[in-house]
Amino acid sequence: MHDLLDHLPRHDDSLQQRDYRRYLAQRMGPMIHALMLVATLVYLVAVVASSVLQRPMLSGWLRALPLLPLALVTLSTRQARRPHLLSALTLLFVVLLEVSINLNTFGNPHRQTMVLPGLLLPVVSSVIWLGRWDFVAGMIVCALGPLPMLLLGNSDDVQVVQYLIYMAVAIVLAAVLRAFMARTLFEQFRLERRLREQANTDGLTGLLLRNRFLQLSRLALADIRHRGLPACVLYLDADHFKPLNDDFGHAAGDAALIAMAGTMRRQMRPDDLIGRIGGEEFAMLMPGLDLAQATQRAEQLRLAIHAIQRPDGRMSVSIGVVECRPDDEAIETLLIRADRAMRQAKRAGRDRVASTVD
Ligand SMILES: Nc1nc2c(ncn2[C@@H]2O[C@H](COP(=O)(O)OP(=O)(O)OP(=O)(O)O)[C@@H](O)[C@H]2O)c(=O)[nH]1
Repeated sequence: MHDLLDHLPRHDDSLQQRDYRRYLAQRMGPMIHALMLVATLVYLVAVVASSVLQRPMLSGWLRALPLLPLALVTLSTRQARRPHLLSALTLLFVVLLEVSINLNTFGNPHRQTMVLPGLLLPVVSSVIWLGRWDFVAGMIVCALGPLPMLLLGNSDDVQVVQYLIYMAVAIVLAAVLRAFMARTLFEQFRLERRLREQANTDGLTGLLLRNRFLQLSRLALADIRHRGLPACVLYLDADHFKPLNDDFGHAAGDAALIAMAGTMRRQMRPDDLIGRIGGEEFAMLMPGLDLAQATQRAEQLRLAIHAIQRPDGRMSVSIGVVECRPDDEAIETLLIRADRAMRQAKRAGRDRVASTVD
């Protein structure tokens, strides 16, 4: 058991936890909706069957009343993808279901036999709880659900003790099932994430690949415009890189690229995006900075890269900086302008920053 707990999702990384809950909600949402649909239909059949077979004390209409909220929650769950909303709707559904079962068995002399669904619910529902808090809340609701039938019925002490034992066993089983499910799903989540990262990042430098950079930049630019912030794009190209490869081999060139990427990563702010656009060409999207601020940061970056030692001397880079236009300028156009500014820096003698305002 200790080994199992060691592999359960750790909650020290809140970002990872949030992503994991969102991942779970996406995968479990359709199943939770389907289970609610089945439970609502089963309740409908139970209402009809008990009306025909048992002549209960409460009228059929009154016992059918919970079908409306049950159906409404089921419908809302179909649209819900946010983890907290999904958990809240699931809890609400279980509460409604427990109330409905109690209502349906009211006045039935054999109502204690209807305790069974309440005993099975914890085990059956163990897989649908996304987090710990909703699992614990769900188990409490499941455990308390059948109590009214027992306490208001003609159950004796032995039956109540039996119920307590059954319920305790059912909840322990549910906890074990959920722990194993959580471990399997978390491993799958991590594996999928790793594969996605591998598909999106450059194997040599660990920076974003061109397409992923463009994709994330589009989203970032939409957000920047929505918030009315400035943004700049930097285009970086290592200087005299061919002689390094030709004279010292590709391994030396690779090492210089890795060092350059490391420096860029250390210089970046949390909201910046860096991509490897081509062989020794990189791009940076800097949200929130105007041209003057971005040019200053580009200069700092150039100096930091200058500190990298190549076998043939210091590393140098030419950088082009452009500011995003207030219209809906696409990232592709920004890159073309930044590339043009970078070429200007090359023509002016390399190892410098060039910015354009056009
Ligand atoms: N080692 C290594 N070299 C690469 C990689 N990708 C591209 N290159 C090399 O980078 C060099 C790019 O050279 P150019 O941009 O044409 O010229 P340059 O010598 O950098 O000259 P300027 O850019 O004008 O200063 C070529 O020799 C490519 O083979 C890579 O992943 N690893």
